[in-house]
Amino acid sequence: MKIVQLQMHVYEEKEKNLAQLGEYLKRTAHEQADIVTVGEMFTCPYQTEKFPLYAEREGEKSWKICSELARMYGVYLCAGSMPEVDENGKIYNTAYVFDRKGEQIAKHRKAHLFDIDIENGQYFKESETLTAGDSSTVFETEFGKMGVCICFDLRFPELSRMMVEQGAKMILVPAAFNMTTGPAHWEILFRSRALDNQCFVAGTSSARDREAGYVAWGHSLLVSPWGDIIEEMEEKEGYISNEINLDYVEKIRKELPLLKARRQDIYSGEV
Ligand SMILES: NC(=O)CC(=O)C(=O)O
Repeated sequence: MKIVQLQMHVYEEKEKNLAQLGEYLKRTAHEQADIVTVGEMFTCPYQTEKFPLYAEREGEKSWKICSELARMYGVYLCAGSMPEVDENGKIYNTAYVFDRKGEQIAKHRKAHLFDIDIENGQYFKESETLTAGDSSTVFETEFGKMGVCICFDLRFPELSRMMVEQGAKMILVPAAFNMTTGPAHWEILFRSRALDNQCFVAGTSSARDREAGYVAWGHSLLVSPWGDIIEEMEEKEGYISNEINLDYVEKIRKELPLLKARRQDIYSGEV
């Protein structure tokens, strides 16, 4: 299967971000992607005070455009994430996944809110305006099952392990690390999750914009179940396209049977 990861610029205007997605899908149509992914909060500048202003209900305009684009281009579209508001006015960081017909087949609400305060580094407090989701998310494709989680979620190995236990052979991660945590943790985290779960992991970031309120690290990447980086971008906007075979997951799991060799009997005791 072919996966295309779009590392896009995030504009102030929501409409411009959605139009850009359409343009990228047109520009990459010759790649004949099966699955296309975009970054975290791709419709909205990554700033807590903006989330309520840009948030929409499921099924509204941004959702409709993404669904229509998935249908038009006949791809699975992991529509990064965008701010979602529910019927009670709560706001979530939400990734929708559409199938080739434009039907929504999954929805993940970021389960671990990104609240950090690093001395002389990045401060961010998603909990100022966001509510956390409370589930792991796996969906079916003709290539096998895939999971989706959002950025900070990847730091919690339990969530990836849950998706893998539910059958995921690849984990899609819309993300936006920053200039403090990106250089320190980005690659190592993606490689660790791929290695300890023996699955593909695809991290898709927004492009770096030094003028933005939050400066994203970029570096969208795809990691194999062996822990190799198949391809990694730099900070600029653009895309990467890679052909992968999810059967490779089974090969690695057979040769190095880590998941089978687990000692659940000794891990499950109370600490
Ligand atoms: N943006 C995030 O949710 C996470 C992040 O930048 C980090 O973990 O570092």
